[in-house]
Amino acid sequence: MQYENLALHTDKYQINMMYAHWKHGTDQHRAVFEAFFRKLPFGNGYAVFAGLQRIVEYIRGLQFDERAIRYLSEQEERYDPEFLEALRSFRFRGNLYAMREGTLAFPEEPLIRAEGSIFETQLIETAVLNFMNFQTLITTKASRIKGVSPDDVFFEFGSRRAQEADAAIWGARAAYIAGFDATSNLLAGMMFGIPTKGTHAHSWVQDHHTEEEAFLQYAEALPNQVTLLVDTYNTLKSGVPNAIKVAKAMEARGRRMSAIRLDSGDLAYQSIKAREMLDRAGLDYVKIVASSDLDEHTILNLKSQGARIDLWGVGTQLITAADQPSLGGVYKIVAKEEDGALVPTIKISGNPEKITTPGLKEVYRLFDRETGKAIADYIALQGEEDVVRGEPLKLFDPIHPYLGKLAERYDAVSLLQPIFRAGKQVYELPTSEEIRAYHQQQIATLWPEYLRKLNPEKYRVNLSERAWSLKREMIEKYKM
Ligand SMILES: Nc1ncnc2c1ncn2[C@@H]1O[C@H](COP(=O)(O)OP(=O)(O)OP(=O)(O)O)[C@@H](O)[C@H]1O
Ligand SMILES: O=P(O)(O)OC[C@H]1O[C@H](OP(=O)(O)OP(=O)(O)O)[C@H](O)[C@@H]1O
Ligand SMILES: O=C(O)c1cccnc1
Repeated sequence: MQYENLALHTDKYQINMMYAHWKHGTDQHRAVFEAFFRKLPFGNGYAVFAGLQRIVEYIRGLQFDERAIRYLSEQEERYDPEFLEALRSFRFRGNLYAMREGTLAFPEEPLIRAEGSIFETQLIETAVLNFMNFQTLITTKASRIKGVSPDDVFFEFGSRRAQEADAAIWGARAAYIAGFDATSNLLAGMMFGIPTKGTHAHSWVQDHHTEEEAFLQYAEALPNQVTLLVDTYNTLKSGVPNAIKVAKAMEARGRRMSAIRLDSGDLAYQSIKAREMLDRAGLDYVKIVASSDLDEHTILNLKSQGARIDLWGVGTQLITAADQPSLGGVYKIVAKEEDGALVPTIKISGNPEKITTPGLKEVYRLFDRETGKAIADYIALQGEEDVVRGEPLKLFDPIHPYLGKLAERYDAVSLLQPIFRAGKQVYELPTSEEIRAYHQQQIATLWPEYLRKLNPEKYRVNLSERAWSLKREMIEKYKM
């Protein structure tokens, strides 16, 4: 069953709340929501915001078609037909602000802000979080993996093990924007302009009388891109010697073999031995690819063992974010309309981490003027001018006030970009290549202590004094 319209890609409770608002005539009241996450995934020092392209495409196409309307009319809620008529003419006419994809993001700061009628801002919650949570998670994982060895080449090989097709395709894009060099998924390659790479499977070797014959036939058919999988029978006794024979035969015809691929066993030992064998045969240009359930830990470990691997094929662990399957991003209302004006709103919780931060906020990244490195992220209420003017700022952590710091010679960059204004797209989506380059620049703005894989330093995200005062006053007001 092929059906592309995503209007019903929402939780039923959104439609129920929209309906109740419509019944009470409050559906056009204004509201502001922010999307953020509370905890960094994988123990990493930063996350990488992604998902915006899909969100933009979703919002642009957001329209209830006949089939969706008919389906809604059959629900046990028995929605009033006039409500369904209102849905028929529904279009997103609000404002949307978001970080650029590839931006480094930290807990508790808004990555997206949606402003508009409660009707439209409520509807988009599910899809926005769905796209943001998955893509940010995989992009973060990929950035973390690439960060282990930024000069090596990384291929994304995860499609076959991904949680279905969308995850494979958008996951391949996530890997690329985070710094991977290519994907094996051709559809992702075509859709997003990502370079594609492919070697061959064990089946190719098994499907021939001998390994040597398999290698020769492959090299003959695809002479420009020969990477031979050498572990089907015995890597060092048969796979590598056969690959060397074929490489020599190719040389005789003026061709060069690209690489061999190791896919099982002790990858450190085998890559060291294979490198020696290749070099001894005068094949120092033949590279070594490794795959086999790799992640940042195994890659780091292999490097520390002196593995001679140049290219890494990473699948399952990346595409499924195996060690943490969800980002846990949330979408919370921060302001609502009361008597014609927008007023801040708060959610109180017994768990202090779950108390929301009220009011419309901007996020600024403060960069040290001398070093160009990021000092902190500063969350201010909309309209606060001191940060925009570059005035000295008292950075303080309300939970640990003794960790105060004065920011003086900084440049403040506002991280939330206008994407839609009054329903009109005002942001031109960058190419995958541009996002990838931008992400590398972002990485260069963090000191190494935030980038390390194990126990990274916590990056400072602070509220302005006004944002903090508003929060404190509202907590007081609702205190039982
Ligand atoms: N030298 C090494 N140090 C640490 N981890 C390694 C080393 N060599 C391989 N590994 C990792 O160990 C795991 C080996 O997995 P496993 O034993 O299940 O399969 P395999 O050797 O690849 O064989 P097969 O795929 O045929 O089952 C993989 O995650 C691989 O990346
Ligand atoms: O291990 P991952 O990180 O998920 O990387 C992708 C894996 O997919 C392939 O194996 P598979 O056994 O599916 O096919 P094959 O017959 O080509 O080895 C490939 O050989 C890798 O081992
Ligand atoms: O091209 C490859 O080597 C490849 C592609 C997908 C999965 N595993 C390996």
